[in-house]
Amino acid sequence: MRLSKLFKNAPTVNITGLSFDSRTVRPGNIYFCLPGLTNDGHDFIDSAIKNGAVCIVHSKELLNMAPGAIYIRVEDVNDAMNKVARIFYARPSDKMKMYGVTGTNGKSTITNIIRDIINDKTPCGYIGTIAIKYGDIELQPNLTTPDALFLQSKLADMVRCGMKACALEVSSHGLAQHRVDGISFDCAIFTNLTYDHLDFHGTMENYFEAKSLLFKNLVKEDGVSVINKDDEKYGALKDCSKARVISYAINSEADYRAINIKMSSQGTQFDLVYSGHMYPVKTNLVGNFNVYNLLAAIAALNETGYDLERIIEKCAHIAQVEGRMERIDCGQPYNVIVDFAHTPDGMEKMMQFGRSVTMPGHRLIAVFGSAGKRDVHKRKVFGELADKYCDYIIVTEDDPRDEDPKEIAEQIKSGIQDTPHVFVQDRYEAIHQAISSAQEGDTVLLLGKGDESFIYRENGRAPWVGDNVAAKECIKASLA
Ligand SMILES: CC(=O)N[C@H]1[C@@H](OP(=O)(O)OP(=O)(O)OC[C@H]2O[C@@H](n3ccc(=O)[nH]c3=O)[C@H](O)[C@@H]2O)O[C@H](CO)[C@@H](O)[C@@H]1O[C@H](C)C(=O)N[C@@H](C)C(=O)N[C@H](CCC(=O)O)C(=O)O
Ligand SMILES: Nc1ncnc2c1ncn2[C@@H]1O[C@H](COP(=O)(O)OP(=O)(O)OP(=O)(O)O)[C@@H](O)[C@H]1O
Repeated sequence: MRLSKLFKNAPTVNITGLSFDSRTVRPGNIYFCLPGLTNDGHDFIDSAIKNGAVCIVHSKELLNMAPGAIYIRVEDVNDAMNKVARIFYARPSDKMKMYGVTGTNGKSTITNIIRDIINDKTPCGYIGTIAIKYGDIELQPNLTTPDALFLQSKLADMVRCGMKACALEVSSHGLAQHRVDGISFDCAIFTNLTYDHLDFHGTMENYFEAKSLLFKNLVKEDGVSVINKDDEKYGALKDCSKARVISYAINSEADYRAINIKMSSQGTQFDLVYSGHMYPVKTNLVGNFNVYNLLAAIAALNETGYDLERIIEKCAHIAQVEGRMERIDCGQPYNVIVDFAHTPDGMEKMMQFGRSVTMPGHRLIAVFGSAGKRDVHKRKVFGELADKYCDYIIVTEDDPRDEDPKEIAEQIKSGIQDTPHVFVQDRYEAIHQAISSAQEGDTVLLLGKGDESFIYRENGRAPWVGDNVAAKECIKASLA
C-alpha cells in the first residue's frame, strides 16, 4: 500500500508492513515509536532503519534524522498506529459482527459460548487466552488481547477466510494500551470486576477505568452494551456507555434474568425472563457463574439479531470450554474438576461449587498454587478461602517465574488455619496425591492452570502435561 493512502500529504512510497518493534521490522515497513513501560520506542529508530524501515512515526522531537527515511511527527503515536492499521488491513472489524468481552472473570467462557452457538450458521472467529481460532486455523496466543497490529492482521485474515463474526476477549491491559482502539465493536459485554491485576493498574479505580474504555468507545449507531446488573459497577458503566444498554442478572430485575435456577454436577436449568416471557433453559454447563456467562451470551446474541429460541436450543450442548469447569470422568466414584480459577472471586466460586457437589460428610480436596511475579496479596486470600471451604489442601506450584515456589507456598499457607494441608512442589505429584487420597463422594478441585500446557519457571516457559491430562493419567492409574 502507498504511504500517501495512510498519511495525508505523505510521498507515494510503497509500504510493505507495519511494526512497533525495531527487532521485527522488515524492509519497506513503517516503524511506530511507542512509549513503553520499560523502554521508549524512540530509542530504537536507528535499529528500525537498519532493518529496513522506510518511514518513522514519532511524537518526540528528534535531533538526528537519517537521510532517505521519511519522518512523520504526530501527537499520539498509538492513536496514529491504530488508525493506520485499520486502513492498511482494510477495516476488517467493519466486515464482521464484533463481540468484545471484558471483566475480571468469564471472558474466555463467554466468547467461546458465543462462538459455539453461532459458528454453524455464522462462521465466527475467537481471539483470547485459550487460542486464536477461525475456520480450521488454531494458533497459540502470547497475550489474551494481542497488540493492535497483530490483532488487525488476524482480523483481516479472518475476513479472508470467510468469518462473519468474531468474539474477542478484551483484557484491561489491552484497553489501557489501546490495543483495541482500531476495532469497531457491535457489542461490548461486561462480566464483573473483582480483585486482580493490581500489579499493573495500581488501584481498583484504574482497573475499572481501563475496563470502562470498551463501553466509552463503543460508538456504532446500532451498537449495544451488555452489562451484568448484579455487579456493583453496573451503574457507572451504564452512565459511561455510548451505546444502548442491556442488562442481565440473577439477583436484580434486568432485561435478561435467570430465575428458578436448579444446579447439579451434570448440568443446570433455569427460567429466562425476557420481555415479559419466560423461557426454560437447559444447559450442560455447571456452576452458578456459568448462568451469568450464558445470560451474557444469550443477551448479546439476541440483541444482535439472532433468534432467541434457537440460541436457547443450542444452550443444551455447549462445547466444553477447555480448562474451564472441566469435569474429568474416567469412571471414578468421586468428582474431579479442572478449572482456571486464579482470582479470589474465581477461587471462592469454584470452592462453593465444589462444596455443593460433594456428598455430605465427604471431603473437598483442593490443589492449587499462586503465580510468581503477580499480585502477591492474592496468596494469603487463596489460603483463607481454601481454609474456609475445603477439607484437605495441597499447595503446589503455579507459574513461579523467578520466585521460590516454597516462599509462595508459605504465603498461601499463612491464610490456612485449621484445615490439614501439605506443600507438594511438583504439580504432577500434587495431583497424584490428591487423586490417590480421594474416596467415593469426595470432590477434587485442580485450580489455577486450566488447559495450560506450560509452566513459567525461572528459565522461562517449561512444557506441562496439563492438569486435565495429569488428572486422567492419575485416575486411570488409581483404578488399574
Ligand atoms: C506489561 C505489559 O503489558 N507490557 C506490554 C508492553 O511492553 P512494554 O511497555 O514493557 O514495552 P517496552 O519494552 O517498554 O518497549 C516500548 C516499545 O519499544 C519497542 N522496542 C523495545 C526494544 C527494542 O529493542 N526495540 C523496540 O522497538 C517495543 O516493541 C515497544 O513498542 O507493550 C508490549 C508491546 O505491545 C507488550 O508486548 C507487553 O506485553 C507483555 C509481553 C505482557 O506480558 N503483557 C501482559 C501483562 C498482558 O498484557 N496481559 C494481558 C492480560 C492477561 C490476563 O487477563 O491475565 C493480556 O491481554 O494478555
Ligand atoms: N462469570 C464469572 N464470574 C466469576 N467467575 C467466573 C465467571 N466465569 C468464569 N469464572 C471463573 O474464572 C475462571 C476463568 O474463567 P475465564 O477463563 O472464562 O475468565 P477470563 O476472564 O477469560 O480470565 P483470563 O483472561 O484470565 O483467562 C474460571 O475457570 C472460573 O473459575
